[in-house]
Order: sequence, then structure tokens, then C-alpha cells
Amino acid sequence: MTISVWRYSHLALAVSSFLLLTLASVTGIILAFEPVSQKLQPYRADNVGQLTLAQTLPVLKKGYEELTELSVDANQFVQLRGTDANGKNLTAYVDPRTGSILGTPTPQSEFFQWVTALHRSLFLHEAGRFFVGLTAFLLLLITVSGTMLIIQRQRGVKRFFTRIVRDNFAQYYHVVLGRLSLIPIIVIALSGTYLSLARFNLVGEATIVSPTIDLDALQSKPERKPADFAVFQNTRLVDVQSIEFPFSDDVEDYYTLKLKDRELTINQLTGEILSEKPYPTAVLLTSLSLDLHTGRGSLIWALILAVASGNILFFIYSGFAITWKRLANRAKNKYTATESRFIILVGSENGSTFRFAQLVHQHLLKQGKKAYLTDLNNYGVFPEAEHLLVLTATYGLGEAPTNARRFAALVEKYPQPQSVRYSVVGFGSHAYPDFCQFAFDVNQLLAKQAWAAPLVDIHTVNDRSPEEFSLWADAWSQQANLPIPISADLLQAPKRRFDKLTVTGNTRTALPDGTFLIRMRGSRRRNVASGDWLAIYPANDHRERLYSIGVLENELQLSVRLHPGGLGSGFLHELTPGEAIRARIVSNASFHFPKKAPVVIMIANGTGIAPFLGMISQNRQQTPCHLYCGFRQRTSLAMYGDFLEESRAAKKLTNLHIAYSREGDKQYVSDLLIRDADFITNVLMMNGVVMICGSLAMQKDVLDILDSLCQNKLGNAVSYYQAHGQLLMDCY
Ligand SMILES: Cc1cc2nc3c(=O)[nH]c(=O)nc-3n(C[C@H](O)[C@H](O)[C@H](O)COP(=O)(O)O)c2cc1C
Repeated sequence: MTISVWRYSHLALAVSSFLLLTLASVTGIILAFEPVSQKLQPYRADNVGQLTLAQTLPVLKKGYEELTELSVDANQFVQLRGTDANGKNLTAYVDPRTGSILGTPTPQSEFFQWVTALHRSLFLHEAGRFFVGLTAFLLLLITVSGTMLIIQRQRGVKRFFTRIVRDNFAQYYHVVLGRLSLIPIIVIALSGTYLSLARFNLVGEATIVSPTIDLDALQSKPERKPADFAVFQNTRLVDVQSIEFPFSDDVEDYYTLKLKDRELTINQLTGEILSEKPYPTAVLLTSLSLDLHTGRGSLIWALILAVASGNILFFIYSGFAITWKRLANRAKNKYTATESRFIILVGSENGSTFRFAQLVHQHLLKQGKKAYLTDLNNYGVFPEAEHLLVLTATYGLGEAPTNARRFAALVEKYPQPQSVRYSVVGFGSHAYPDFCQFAFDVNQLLAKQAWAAPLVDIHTVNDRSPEEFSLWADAWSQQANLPIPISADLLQAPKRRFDKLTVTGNTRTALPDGTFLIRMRGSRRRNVASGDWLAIYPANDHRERLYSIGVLENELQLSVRLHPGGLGSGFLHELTPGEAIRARIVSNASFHFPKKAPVVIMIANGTGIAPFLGMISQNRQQTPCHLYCGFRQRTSLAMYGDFLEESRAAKKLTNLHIAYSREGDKQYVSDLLIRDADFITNVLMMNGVVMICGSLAMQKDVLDILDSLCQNKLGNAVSYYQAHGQLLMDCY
């Protein structure tokens, strides 16, 4: 089954039920607090779990003139009905060990009654109950389709709980919270559905029929005291739902004992069991469903239900946010596919690639060109086409996005009747092992078609980088002789809240390779961790530059290489202590120091050491850390030398391995990894984590080496460890 079937089912189910689901969740959250408030009442006696009926009944009989009924509720509060020593009618919670009164039951508060009625039937009686039941069933289907989507997203059941790549807020937390609240939501949905079916008598016999007793056969001898009745001795109070006491001393009146799973009648003189009837399965399931659906009896479960109901509200919001974003990016065409000279085909799962495609589309239309934009799955014969532009994302294990799955088959089926120049742009992320794989596949496929001729080489765009996209746009413009300038809209940094940071130190460039360290302090306390990015705006315009942060002594430290004419590095280089800048801290949670790893290997080259300096400085728990770094020459290490030595002495850093590429043995960091191959694979085998930060070229080398080490020594591809959160990367 394809991802789209699950996605559309998930969406259709959510759309059809969201109003009732919102109502049910809000009322569900409120109702979850009823068992919580009840549990907090002081009506539960200590050690009630250890008492038997044989111990309790004589005590109660002594203290009260007449007992009518004793019941034990889900909170293990023991309630007694009867008359007291003065002959006054009484209904009270009692201490079953002493018979003393602990309190008087009060009816459910009007507020909870009102909310319960709304939750159960929307004040619409049977019709309302039907709709509420249907909503619970739809919730079950939504949960199943959502689970399938997560399995597909995570690329398999086994990776269900592995790290989630963060795309955007709504999407990330939709999946994160979806996984966390999966079980409670399935329980809510299943139990709610069952209770509705039971209510409409659709689950079999759900009533308890009392047995008929042969009164003529009742024996009066041998007479025993209740404390000596075997059945009372063997029945724990907490297993009792209720016990109805005999109406008179006559042998024809008997005890009716309702346990959790069966009902017994007991001769009041001899203690003989007169009848024993297990409850029908439907009754037991109804009681279990009530326990699970309401949280009665368990404070913790009631709180879990409240949180899960809150999550359902968040899913409604985030689900619609995701859909809105997707729809907002869909194409609107002025010309038809058959009359257009420029065909733009898009492969996109979450819509962002459409934004880029639309920009190209608009530029072509503005220049009076007949251009047509559509999904890759809508590929067909384009009789007037001269140019084919394919912009596509990659998903899954280097696979096509949903709206591009049929493209390969369609290309084989519909050759173009005329020659067409094509160009492919891949959108992807280096966070995935198969970077832009689907775009490469499309490029290869087109290259094989007799009618297709490339206009420019394939280009890739990492993390929607406007700069990388504009490189393609320039190349294509030149070859097609048609300018498509990248609009400021696309490059504009979205409006966000900025932080004011004050420079506290700047080493300026002292080294031949131009590296310097700059430190800053925020004006307000911010949640920032080593590995996050600092986004700066050197020219106070849309141009944003990102730097990896190391947090040392509550300050943000950046390690920067000064590039001649570099916008960001030049700006930072000129800053002096006391100066303040406007910047933004961007969370990069997938590159934080792993809290639970037994060992961490850090691999860096050049300024990629920056986040690791912060992580080492904060490694107070002394997790074994092995730092592998590559520099050009010894002097490049100079500014970090003292800090690294001190960290080693303080056991925050276990080992330091350095490769110099322009001195001595002229090694790269990858050579050190080959040297320490056994150690590295051992670390991966014992669930250690490898972190890589630095240049993309170094990342590529290191990944190639790790992949062959992992394949040869561990029998897994390196992507296996990445998927298990054991390989974290932040390269640029
Ligand atoms: C679940 C998931 C899987 C992804 N898999 C890959 C991949 O294998 N290779 C890749 O280069 N990018 C991968 N990406 C990144 C997307 O291709 C990238 O973010 C792209 O810009 C999204 O475009 P869209 O918003 O148009 O769908 C993946 C993203 C997600 C959320």
C-alpha cells in the first residue's frame, strides 16, 4: 500500500471527525480530573488490600444495628448502607478494619455531570451517543493510519522509535507526540468504541441475570459464624464489588456477593455457596473499558489520559497546519499542459519544493512565456514543450515523494514527440544518507530518453538553501538565455524574534589559516546548547549566516575562519568587546551531546571543532569523549591547546587525536579513523555515538570510511547507525 493511501485516509478521517474529536478531547481532559479529585479524598483505609470479608464483616456487624449493603468502589473506598446503633438510616464510607465512619458520599458535582453528559451524548440522547461512538471509532482508524505513516516515515517497524529528523515544528511534534501517546490513544479509542457498542447492545449479552435458588433445598445446619464461612475467608475485600446482606434471619434470605468477575449467593446460616455465576464476557469487557476509558481507580492512568487527550488537540492543530502548508503550495496554472513550452514538474511531499518551482513559474510567466507547473505524477505528452524543468525532493530510503511515484513508469509510457531540453534540481538534506537520490534517479532516467537532451547538469539544494538554488537558476538562465532572477521573497529571512548579544571577547585573526574565536553573551537567559546555530545578519538584510555554537562558561563561542570578502566572517572579525549584535539562536537538537551514550567520538576539521569545545566543557558527568580533529598545521591548534589539555586533566576529554594536513605526516582526520578502525567499530557496537562537524568534503570522506568499516566489521551499512541515532552530523 502506498504512502498516499494512508496519508489521504488519515486526512479524510481527521477532517470528518475533528469537530467532535475536539469536543470529546476537551471534555475528556476535564473528566480525567474527576477520578484524580476523587482519589485525593480521605476515604481509603490503609491496608485495605489485605483484608478479607471474614475479617471485615464481623467488625461491621458489631458496630451497626442493620447492614443492607456494602460496596467497594474503584478507589477502594468501602461504602456501607444500613442503620446505625441508634436505628438511624445511614450511607457512609467506613474504615473496614474498625467500622468507624470516614465520610459521607456526595453525588457527582453538577459540573462533572454536565461535562459527562456532553462527553457521552452531546445532550442529544441516543443520536448523540451514536455520534460519539462513531468519533471514537474514527479516532481508532486515525491512530492506525497515523501509525502506518510513522512506520513509513521511519522506514520500518524496527525503527519506529529511532530519531526523527526535524522538518518543521508542526510536523516534528506531530510525529514525536504521536509516538509517545500512541498506546493511550489506542486505548481511549478502543474502549470508547466498545462502550458505545455495548450501549447499543451490539456486543452480546451484557446484563447479569440473578440465579434462581431452590428455597426448599436450603439447609439450616451446621450453623456457622460469618467469620468462619470459607467463602468469606477466601475473598479479599478489594475483589468485592458489593455484598447485599440477608433481609431477615430466615434461611430463605441469603447473601448476594458480587465480585469483579462473578456473582455468588451464600446461605446466611451455613456459609454454603448456593449459586455461582460468572459474568458474561461482555459485562467484563464493559467494566474493563470503563476502567481504561475513565481512569477510575488509577490516578496515574487518569493523568495519562488527560495528557493524551491534550495531545489529540495538538494533533488536530498540527495536522491542519501541515495540510495547510501543503495545499498553500499547490500549483495554479494560466496555460494548459498541451500549449506550454516550459513544463515544470515538481516532486514534493511537504510543499516547500513547490515554493521554489512557483518562483521559476512566475518569472517565466512574467516574461510572457507559456509555462505549466504540475506534479511529477502528472507527467504526460507535452506536444509544445521545449524545456522540461524537474524540481524534486527525496524521501524514504532515497525514494520519490508521493506525488512523483508514478513518474518513472509514465516516462517509459509517454515519450515526447519532439526534442526537449531538460534540467533537474534535487532538493534534499545532508542529514539523510541518500542525499537527493531520487533527483539523481530522475536525471539518469531522462538521460536515457531519446527525445531528452540535458541543458545544465543536475544541481542539488541542501535544506532548501536559497544560495544553492540560485546557483542552478543562474546556470539555467545562462543556457536557456532567459533570466530567472531569484526573488528577494525567497531569500528573505522569515520574520522572527531576535536576541541581542554582546561581544565579550574576540581573538581576531592571529593564525595563518585565518581562524579566530569570538565570544558573546545574551541579554536574556536563553535555552541554548552546544551544537545549536547562531544566525547572524551581517548586512542587516535578508542574508543570514549560520555558525555552530559552543557554550562555554555561559557564553556562546564561535570558531570562525576569515574568508577574504566573506560577509559573515568579515562582520564577526571586526566586532570588538562591548559591541552588541542582533542574532537568532536556532535549535539544532539533532546535534546535541547525547545524554545517554556510553562513549562519544567527536570528529571535526577546522572550525568544526566549535560545538565540541562547548560539549567537552560541559561534560561534567565525564562521559568518555574521544576527539579526532584535522587541522592544516600545528599553529591552527594553538588557540584550543590549553583548553583541551585542561579538559583532559579534568577527565572531560578522554583522548585527543590530531591530523595535520600540511605538516609532518600530512594526514587527514580520515587517516586517523582508519588507524583506529577497531576502536571506532567497537564504540558503535556498544551503542556509542559518533558526531561529525566540519566541511562537507571531510564528512563525505569520513562517511565512506565509516561505511566500509561498518559493513566489513559489523555487517551493517553506516545508515543503520544513523537511523539509530548513533551517527550525528552537522557539516557545511
Ligand atoms: C521523512 C523524511 C525523509 C527524507 N529523506 C531524505 C533522503 O533520503 N534524502 C534526502 O536528500 N533528503 C531527504 N529528506 C529531506 C527532504 O527531501 C527535504 O527536506 C526537502 O527539501 C523537502 O521538500 P518538500 O517540502 O517539497 O517535500 C527527507 C525528509 C523527511 C521529512
